Amino acid sequence: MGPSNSISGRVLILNLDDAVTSIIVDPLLEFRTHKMDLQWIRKKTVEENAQTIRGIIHDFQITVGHVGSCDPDIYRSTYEKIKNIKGIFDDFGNFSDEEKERLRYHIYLFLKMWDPNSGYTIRECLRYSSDTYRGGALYATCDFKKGEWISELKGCIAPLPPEIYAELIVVGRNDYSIQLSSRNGQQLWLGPAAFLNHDCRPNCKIVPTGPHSAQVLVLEDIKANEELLIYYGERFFGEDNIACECRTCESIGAGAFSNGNTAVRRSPVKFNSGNFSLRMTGNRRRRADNKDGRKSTIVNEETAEADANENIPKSEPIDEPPKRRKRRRSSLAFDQSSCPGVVHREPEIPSSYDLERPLSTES
Ligand SMILES: C[S@@+](CC[C@H](N)C(=O)[O-])C[C@H]1O[C@@H](n2cnc3c(N)ncnc32)[C@H](O)[C@@H]1O
Repeated sequence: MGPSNSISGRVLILNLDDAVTSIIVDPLLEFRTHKMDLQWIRKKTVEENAQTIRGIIHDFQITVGHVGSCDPDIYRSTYEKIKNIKGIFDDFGNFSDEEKERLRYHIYLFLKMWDPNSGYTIRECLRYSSDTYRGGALYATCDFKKGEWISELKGCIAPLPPEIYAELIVVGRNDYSIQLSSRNGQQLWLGPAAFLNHDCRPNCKIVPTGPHSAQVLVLEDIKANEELLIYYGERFFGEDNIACECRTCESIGAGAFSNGNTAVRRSPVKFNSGNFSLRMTGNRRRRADNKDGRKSTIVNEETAEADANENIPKSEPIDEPPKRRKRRRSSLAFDQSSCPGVVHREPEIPSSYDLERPLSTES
């Protein structure tokens, strides 16, 4: 499969996800979220059109909110409005038609973050000193029951062969979403689900739906406004997750909060006040990580689904239960009847976009 009729892993990693988060996420959060390409600067066009983009997405929220479902026509017209911003897709001038379809689909995936019917949204997260950029976190916008799928929240999996790893990955800077699977080697998890943070007592888990796509399953009842949290694995934050800064660890004095653990900061770091600025690197905690410095989850299962399940503790991950989180009332709380956790309408997925089809790793 050549680059002419397939998108390369490198393009997906460097262009697609970074560009779409720049266009669809950053203007609304008003800071620069994680990027794989460390050279990535917000393209001037996005910068100049941030207000226009915010207007388009606010209109999208209102319209789709009135309709009460993830209406495909509204996704399409919103995509067209964004596409019509002069120069916004200049980076993709050389894309084949199929790659352009993938771009469109990727934009749809991220628009769901702002769709009041999708069941989740993104907010700024200042909790983790290990974020080398200003972080995001995903929150439920309606109640979910244990066993339900948050089907509008999707992840994309790109293979990360050693040559691309060596070329692109800088440990501690852009390795935020790398998983190691015994079956599939290094993988990069992108898409909206790459904003899910880790908790040693997770309320969700990611389940691959194919070799290159994943969905989110609810592990315990979730109320609107609660953060959606998954379990990355036993060693993502060093041996025994010693550098984990999750609320569960905080509540029981484990991970970064264990006695005598001086390797990490105990409180969220302060950011530069300006929009779109990077976190000061001096604030980064030292990594308590495995030998080669890579954060990885080593799994042994045979199937892709098992790869994801392996990331979930088989028994309770922590003996002592976490303190109960206070549940705040959500200003965005929806009736369960209008909650997309129950009824979903998929926005139109381009026919040529086959999530199951392997992505080429050629550049
Ligand atoms: C897949 S990203 C999750 C979203 C992240 N907040 C962001 O905006 O990119 C994983 C990164 O989030 C941060 N993170 C998530 N959960 C954490 C935890 N429990 N303790 C420390 N850092 C965490 C770390 O920087 C980690 O590399």
